[in-house]
Amino acid sequence: MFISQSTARLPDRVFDPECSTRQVYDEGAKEVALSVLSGINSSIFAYGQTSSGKTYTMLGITEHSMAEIYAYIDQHPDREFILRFSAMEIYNEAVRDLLSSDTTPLRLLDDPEKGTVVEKLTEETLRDKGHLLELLAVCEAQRQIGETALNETSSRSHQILRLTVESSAKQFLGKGNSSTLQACVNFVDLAGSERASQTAASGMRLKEGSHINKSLLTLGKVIRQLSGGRNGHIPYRDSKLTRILQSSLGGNARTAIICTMSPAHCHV
Ligand SMILES: Nc1ncnc2c1ncn2[C@@H]1O[C@H](COP(=O)(O)OP(=O)(O)OP(=O)(O)O)[C@@H](O)[C@H]1O
Repeated sequence: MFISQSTARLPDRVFDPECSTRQVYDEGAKEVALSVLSGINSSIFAYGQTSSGKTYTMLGITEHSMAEIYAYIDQHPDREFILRFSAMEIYNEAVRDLLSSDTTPLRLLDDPEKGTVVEKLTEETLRDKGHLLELLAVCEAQRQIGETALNETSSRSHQILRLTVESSAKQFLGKGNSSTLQACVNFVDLAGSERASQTAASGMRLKEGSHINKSLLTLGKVIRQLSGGRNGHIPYRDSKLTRILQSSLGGNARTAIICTMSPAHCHV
């Protein structure tokens, strides 16, 4: 497993197959995930071939992050925290709400203050850790339904789990003070990377292949441009994935990319 942290400026790391997800989290994702508590947006991606462990790793990273966010909240009784959770899937450049049984594709709107907004996306205010686990189960069930209908969508779609954390100092609550911090962390399970290269290599014009390509290629371009510190046009608007994640990729946002690698001969 290989981790690249573009904006945190920590060294890249390679983890061998014996490493636990906890170790990957501690050394590669923790700082990025917990920056949400300081009001800094962040994204953690899992990228790699189908069955190389993206979903497994992201689930562990999400659970470790949530446990530490709740531990932080317990240690800071002087602040009031509100946690909101939403989940979406991007398949063939169509965005679907994973907390709703309605499969109608959602539209993206440009809000002058908030940037790109996913219209009508369900956002649940979390009561506690147990509530989050219930919502993760709902997402998984919604993904399974899509999978039955569309055959193997999990390896062909991008999943974004988004946690928004808002906090205010209790002593200033209701006094119009600007001590409120708000940011979100995105846990992103990308479509299988070989889907893009295989479809591109064989010159297939399948809608699905070209859409996965478009999102993954655009993400690659955006990250390369941002991490190279180059000025100029950043093509966020070229895919739904990068439009939705724009505010968590650019500016002072922090990013970690976890590349899961399969030892299978065909992937060498
Ligand atoms: N680090 C690990 N330790 C133990 N089992 C693992 C690990 N990583 C993955 N697995 C197991 O390997 C299988 C494939 O993993 P996973 O579903 O996470 O792959 P994926 O890359 O998300 O695949 P897809 O692209 O199809 O969604 C699963 O059964 C998972 O439980």
